[in-house]
Amino acid sequence: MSEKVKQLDWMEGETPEGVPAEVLARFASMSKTDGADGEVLALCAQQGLVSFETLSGDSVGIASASTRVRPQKAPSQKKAKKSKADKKMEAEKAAAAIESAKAAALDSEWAKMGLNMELAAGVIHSGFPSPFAIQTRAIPSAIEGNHTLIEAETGSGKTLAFVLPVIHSWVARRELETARGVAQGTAPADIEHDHSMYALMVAPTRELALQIASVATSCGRMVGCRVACLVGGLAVQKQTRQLDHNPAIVVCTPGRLLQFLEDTPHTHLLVGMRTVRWLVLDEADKMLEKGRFGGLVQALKKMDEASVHPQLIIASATLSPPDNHRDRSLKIPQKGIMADCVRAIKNEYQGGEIHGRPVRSLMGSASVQTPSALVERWARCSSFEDKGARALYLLITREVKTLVFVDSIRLAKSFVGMLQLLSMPAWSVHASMPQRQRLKNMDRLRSVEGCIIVCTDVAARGLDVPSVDMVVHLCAPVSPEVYVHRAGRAGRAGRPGLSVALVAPRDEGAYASARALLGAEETASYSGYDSMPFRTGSLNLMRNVYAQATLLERREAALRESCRDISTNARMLLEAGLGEQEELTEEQKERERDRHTEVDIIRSDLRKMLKTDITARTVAEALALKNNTDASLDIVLRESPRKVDVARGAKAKAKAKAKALRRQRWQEERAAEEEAEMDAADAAMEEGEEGDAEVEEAEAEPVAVPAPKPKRRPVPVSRLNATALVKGMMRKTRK
Ligand SMILES: Nc1ncnc2c1ncn2[C@@H]1O[C@H](COP(=O)(O)OP(=O)(O)OP(=O)(O)O)[C@@H](O)[C@H]1O
Repeated sequence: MSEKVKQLDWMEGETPEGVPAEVLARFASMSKTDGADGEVLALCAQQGLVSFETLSGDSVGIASASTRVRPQKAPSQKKAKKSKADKKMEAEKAAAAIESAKAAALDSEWAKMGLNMELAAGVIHSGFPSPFAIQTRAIPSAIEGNHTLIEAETGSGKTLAFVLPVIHSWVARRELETARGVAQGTAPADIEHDHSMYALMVAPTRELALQIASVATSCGRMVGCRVACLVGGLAVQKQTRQLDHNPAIVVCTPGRLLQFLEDTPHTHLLVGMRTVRWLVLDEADKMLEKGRFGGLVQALKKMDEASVHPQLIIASATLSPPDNHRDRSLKIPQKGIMADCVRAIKNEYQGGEIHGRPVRSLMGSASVQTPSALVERWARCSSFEDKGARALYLLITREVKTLVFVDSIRLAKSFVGMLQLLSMPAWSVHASMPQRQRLKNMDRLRSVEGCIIVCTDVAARGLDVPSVDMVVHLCAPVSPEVYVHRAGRAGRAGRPGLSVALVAPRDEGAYASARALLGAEETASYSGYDSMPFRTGSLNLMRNVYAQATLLERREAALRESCRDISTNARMLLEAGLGEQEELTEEQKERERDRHTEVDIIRSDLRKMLKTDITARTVAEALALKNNTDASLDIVLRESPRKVDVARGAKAKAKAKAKALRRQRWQEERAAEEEAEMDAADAAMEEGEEGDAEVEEAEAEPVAVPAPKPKRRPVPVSRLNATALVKGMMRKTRK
């Protein structure tokens, strides 16, 4: 049984939660021998139907289905197994959907622009009925054989604009091979096809690469185009197996590409590098920045060495115009593909050619654009605290999916900690977290209502979650391009969205360049930085809440840190055989007690503040959105403030439970000890005078002759919970 069939069995038999019948049926209708079992998982993940977490190593993996983690099934929600008749009906439905997609393709815009008919059917079947504007312009250009530069606003559909011409061209080559074979009298089944790597697509971030791979997999399924995705943070072995299946398209991040080229010399990839026909650089302006992506440089060198001249597609929302900043970051290397790409971005090939292929630029005119459906607002703030309070105001007054951009991992952690203290559904995404956690949190953004993701700029480019309504720039972007990409996470594919930049005095320079890039006019009297309305009453409330919540978050973090320190010290002492010295000094105990008391006081203050002041009604009234005359703003500023509370959180609850349990155990132990002492005393009394004397003596001078401590059984260090020990000691001292 092939890996694919195993996967199929699993999916049909157990029906992973959240995966609709048509997806399963579509999978069932696919060839059982093409070995592309991971594709449906990628599709499901891309559509937010199945958690990335369930996809163990690689979400678009092809092989090793049997090693994948099975989706967690809550016992209560266990679904009944489908009957054969149900399965048959679903398969028929899926087949009918494919037929109707094929019928629709005949007369579709996709077919009119010259796209292969079967591919067009696959695209329609994947949920793209007709092309977006940039796709209408870019796809025919690339199909004609031009190197194509695609610049269009964020969320305008650039991914399909570069994926489809590549698949179309691959299908055309295969058809040509078939025609040649038939002409030579070979039976169609015996015709040898070229299985070398056909296209390399490189993207700067892992999530973006996974996304591109997912779109390519979904659209190319009907024509049998295989896709592999090589990204960091996920298992190399699985990705190696993907390569073993001879994918036509390899999507990767530069880091993992370099790892494959250097550490795991993989013949397929190395050979592919020498024969590849298409090279796609998504977010090219970032990818080509000098000194940024070594993997890409190495890969391009390999192509240069083999004198390969692939057709180029260079895409980004911010390719033009070249300004001082761009000139500094985009240095032209002496020669090779890298030099060609940079020159193309710098508009040096207007109307010219690269290795005999015309260059077609679809770059914007004078300025970069943000999506027309995106409402951009700016708010002048006096300090970072003011920014924090306004961010909180925005988050509390609108229960919408939001991305909050910050400039450091530390800030991401602390801000998200503060939001979690207020019981908000907030998580972070940054470079120092494990990849699986990153994907899990992105998954939450797709599935959790009103989810807030506090992120660094790793999430600024390319990430496509159409249901994101609001972007808050808590920290200023490092470059004008970053502002455009951040803001573009909302207002995608024509949906309304809101971007709010919080501008402290030191950020004004950064935002002025962003506005210049967008072609916004600045005058002495108007800088546009007060365009976001905030009600003073509510804002003042938020300032207090923010100050208190931030303080609480800091104190709790310090407490956690000190507990960790103490437990480490205790463990070290115990491991060194100095177990008896584990006691804290009086000074330490005092400090710990103070810290606990302080946290309790802040927490109760905050709770009171939230109870008395921030009720849903207060906020809604304060905003008075009904009177808002800005209709476009009204769409995203829903009158649905969040309910905030001081969270106890799951951890706190678990701790309290553990504490109660320890207390109960301790009481039981004490009772047992007392009982044992009483028994001993009774036994002594029965034995006679000696026993009485001992008891009397002990009662008369308790200080001089302390009762012997019951001997503790030594605990093996490996099983020792130092934190619990120290906490136990602290508790005793407090009493
Ligand atoms: N022809 C189409 N019909 C319907 N939806 C489409 C079409 N093309 C793209 N989309 C949808 O539009 C959204 C944005 O597409 P995509 O991610 O390709 O944008 P982008 O231009 O690459 O954005 P960014 O610059 O942020 O990377 C996606 O959700 C995608 O599914």
